[in-house]
Amino acid sequence: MTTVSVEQLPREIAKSLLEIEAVALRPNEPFTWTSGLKSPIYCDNRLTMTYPAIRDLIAEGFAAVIRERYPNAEVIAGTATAGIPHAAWVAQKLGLPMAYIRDKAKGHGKQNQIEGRIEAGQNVVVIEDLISTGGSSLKAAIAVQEAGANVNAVLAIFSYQFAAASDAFANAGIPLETLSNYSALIEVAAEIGKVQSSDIETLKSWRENPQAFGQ
Ligand SMILES: O=P(O)(O)OC[C@H]1O[C@H](OP(=O)(O)OP(=O)(O)O)[C@H](O)[C@@H]1O
Ligand SMILES: O=C(O)c1cc(=O)[nH]c(=O)[nH]1
Repeated sequence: MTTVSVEQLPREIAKSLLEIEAVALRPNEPFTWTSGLKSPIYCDNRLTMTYPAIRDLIAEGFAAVIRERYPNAEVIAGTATAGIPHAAWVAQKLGLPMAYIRDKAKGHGKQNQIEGRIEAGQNVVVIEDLISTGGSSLKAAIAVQEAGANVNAVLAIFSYQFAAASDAFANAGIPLETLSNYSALIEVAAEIGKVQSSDIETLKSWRENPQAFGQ
């Protein structure tokens, strides 16, 4: 088991993401995000699955937040697809039931959007890998509410810290917490020299006005 200091996690996880090259930069050939936004950066948290020590650090971080702030959680639900493995590891650590939430209901079989069992009235913590606009995880959380359950919080590994995402969660009345974030990533990247200083400047100015990127 990994011992975690929750205060240190933003930097520790950011460092891990940089070390395993989960963070890719392509200022000249922008990535298209799920929201349609174009971006010079892509953070592939799926790669954390490959590294037992890193995925355990993440799972311990989530478990610590849940034990401390959401001790009445009864189900851990992952967002499809990248949130699913992390939800499974956290649920295992906490000895809680696990479920996952598809981005939409299946078109065949039982036509479920939620797989696994979430009962009306249960307290659910939703686990996501990454928050950009927050659209995917908010949609998943609302699906859980529509099933009659309470969403205690959405927890994610990483956030780009866009005001639009925090506003959307605040408007929905759903707490959003993340283990690491863009500020920590940029800080650590500059310190350990993993990203060139010219790229750090690009990343800072992109973050000021992402909509204008590449135009
Ligand atoms: O905050 P948002 O703007 O919604 O963006 C973040 C979402 O985008 C990615 O998922 P993707 O759609 O690539 O699917 P995947 O999880 O199946 O890889 C990521 O895993 C988040 O779920
Ligand atoms: O918004 C997205 O689609 C997105 C951004 C990112 O950095 N990483 C990712 O997996 N998805």
